[in-house]
Amino acid sequence: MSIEQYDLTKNYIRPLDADKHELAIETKDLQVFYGENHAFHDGNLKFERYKITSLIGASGCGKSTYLRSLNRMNDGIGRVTGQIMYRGLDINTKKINVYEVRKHIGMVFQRPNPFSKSIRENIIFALKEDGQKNKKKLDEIVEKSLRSAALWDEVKDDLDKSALALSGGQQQRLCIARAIAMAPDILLMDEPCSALDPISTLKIEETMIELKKNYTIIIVTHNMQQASRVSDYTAFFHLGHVIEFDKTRKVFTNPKIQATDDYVSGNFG
Ligand SMILES: Nc1ncnc2c1ncn2[C@@H]1O[C@H](COP(=O)(O)OP(=O)(O)OP(=O)(O)O)[C@@H](O)[C@H]1O
Repeated sequence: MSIEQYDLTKNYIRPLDADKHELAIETKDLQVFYGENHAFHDGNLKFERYKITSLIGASGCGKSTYLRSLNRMNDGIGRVTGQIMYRGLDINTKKINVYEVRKHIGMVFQRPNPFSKSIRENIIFALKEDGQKNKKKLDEIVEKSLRSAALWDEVKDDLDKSALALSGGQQQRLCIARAIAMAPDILLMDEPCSALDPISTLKIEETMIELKKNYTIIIVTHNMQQASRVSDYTAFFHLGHVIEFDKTRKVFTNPKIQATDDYVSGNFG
């Protein structure tokens, strides 16, 4: 089997022998500044392929800041220094095509944000902008993406209906499908269930567990049960630092740092 290596500076694809042990993404000395505010200090983190990693910690400790840096969503908002290594390239450099980065490292936001278009158009809009015109291919992508996001069975007869008519949980799964349609290999999720009821939340969690067969997922969550249910690894953020990063079971049952223990067991604040 081979995976494809994309040269994000140019947009052409060159094949690479698959190496399952290759990291999905790694940050080295990543720091983020918003003006004078040094919001994130020391991001030396490694994310394994096909795993789910939760970023947890109290409000304002830098989780979203870190997450958004990974696909350059902080460009123009904050100053990000250090390296973001993705498929052998440092993608935190000026020569990198940010649009290409975001195709490979997709994002799902806190609130479902479908476009005011049909379900089908939500999935194919960016692909068409990207030059994909083949209707058969687009139809295939619509079905495949919706199936991957566990939404196909619920919407297959309503693809031309407005996405805004879907429930919040369905809208969020549509946003996941929209991200998947671009064929990323990493999905960043910033509190994707915070606006959803418990049943929709469980559905998204089941979807994530299915998705990790093919994608690497990094999720910010305030929901400790969610982090322990879905993630393989957990990073604990504290005052702009990552002070513990380990297997989820270890972080939740036997953390090394007292502040982590206090946070995961609810003894803080
Ligand atoms: N767009 C921005 N402009 C200026 N400062 C920002 C911006 N976004 C975040 N910050 C600041 O960066 C710090 C980290 O915020 P961030 O949103 O990353 O934390 P968080 O851990 O994700 O919080 P929460 O859990 O509440 O979402 C805070 O001091 C915040 O005020």
